[in-house]
Amino acid sequence: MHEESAESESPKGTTLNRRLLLSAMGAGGAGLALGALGHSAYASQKSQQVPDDQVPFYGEHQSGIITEAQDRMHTAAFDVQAQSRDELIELLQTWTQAIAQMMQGQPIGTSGAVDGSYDAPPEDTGEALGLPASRLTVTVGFGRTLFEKDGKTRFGLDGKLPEALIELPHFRSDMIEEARSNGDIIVQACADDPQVAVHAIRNLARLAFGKANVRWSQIGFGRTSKTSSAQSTPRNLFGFKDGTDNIVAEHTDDLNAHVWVQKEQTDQAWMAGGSYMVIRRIRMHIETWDRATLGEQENLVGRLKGSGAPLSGGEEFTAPDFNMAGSNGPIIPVDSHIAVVHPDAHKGIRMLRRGFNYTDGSDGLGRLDAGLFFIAFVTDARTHFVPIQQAMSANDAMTEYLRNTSSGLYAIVPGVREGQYLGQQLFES
Ligand SMILES: C=CC1=C(C)c2cc3[nH]c(cc4nc(cc5[nH]c(cc1n2)c(C)c5CCC(=O)O)C(CCC(=O)O)=C4C)c(C)c3C=C
Ligand SMILES: [Fe+2]
Repeated sequence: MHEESAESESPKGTTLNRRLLLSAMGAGGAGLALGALGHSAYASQKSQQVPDDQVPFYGEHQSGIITEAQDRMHTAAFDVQAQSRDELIELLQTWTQAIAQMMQGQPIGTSGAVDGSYDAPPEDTGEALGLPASRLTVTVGFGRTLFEKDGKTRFGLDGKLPEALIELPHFRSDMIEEARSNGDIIVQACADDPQVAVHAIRNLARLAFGKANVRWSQIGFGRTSKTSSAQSTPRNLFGFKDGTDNIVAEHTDDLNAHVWVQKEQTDQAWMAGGSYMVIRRIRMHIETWDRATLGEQENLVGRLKGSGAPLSGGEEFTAPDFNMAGSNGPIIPVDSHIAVVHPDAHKGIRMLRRGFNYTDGSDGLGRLDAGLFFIAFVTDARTHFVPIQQAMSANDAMTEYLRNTSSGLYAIVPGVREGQYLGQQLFES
């Protein structure tokens, strides 16, 4: 809860005095390392039950991956201007502190938005005052360019670049805009309230002033996946259910096989417990799509538009039968989206999709700039994304209605324990 008073009610009913908590964090506020920032206050908070509107920050994995997909997203990629390793670490420590506060529904810093000096800019920008934590999650990862740029290693990270953190190749039909692709650091904020997600990115960008700049950012307004069996399947802007056959939080074996990087699987021990995040901003030519008949649309996807059931029959969660004959070849066309990307066509490879619908105004020709901000978390994009995207670009009839406009791959660092900062495993390995 963002409180306008200094008192906030803990879930167990004990009153946390925010002024005491903030003063325990020291005069340097959010800019200091966590070690100096009142661990005991956070330790006691963590041992309390987390309210329904909060997602725990600390853990083996970062939040925002298997967290039940929220409906609102603001993602930003940053390029680091800081020259020294210490400055970069300080930024990550500052961010860690601020993220932990915001995920608890607290304003950032020691004096928040309204409790500081009348003669200084407030530490927190204030637009989330009075709003609940709204299940905010903030997920942080590193792009390849954090490790090396223009042929030079950066921040003393020689030998730390994971083999799997490749530059994604060009795919047929890509029209990638470099200015909204890649970046040194990715920060994804998801929440139930758009203002809470935007507040998180804005305040992290502000804390980064002088050390890192926003390279690009994207707002998403509606989830296009489900990440728990309890969630309903949402719809994408083609009007189809999206996320039916996704990996969900309850699928522990699939998560270990396809999402979480395993110790024995990586050349970089610091990535164990992390994941790789693929981002593709995919513009959808919705005006053209809207002129396709229902039958054409269903043949392009391979599923019924209403129920989401495969064209081979059954209901939404019935497994598709790609061998069932139709009047003219298989009833699920071989060039339909699900026939091309299904795990059966890719040695059983799966991914955890966690994308969002977006609209960014119109393009001046009367067409909406709208689409899918595709996000997938995988153990290795070389095996879990590139071949599937290649197959899609080459064989998927739906791609005629799509244009890939941005692309990025990021190493999502493992989760942190209290007292640690995001990315510490990398800098201390
Ligand atoms: C390279 C990976 C994928 C991209 C890029 C992608 C883009 C994309 N997808 C849809 C719509 C749907 N996708 C669906 C399923 C689905 N998509 C992928 C992969 C990519 N999609 C996978 C692996 C799957 C699961 C396939 C399966 O196991 O059957 C569906 C069906 C419903 C579902 O299972 O989620 C739809 C609809 C769009 C519109 C799009 C680009 C804009
Ligand atoms: Fe898809």
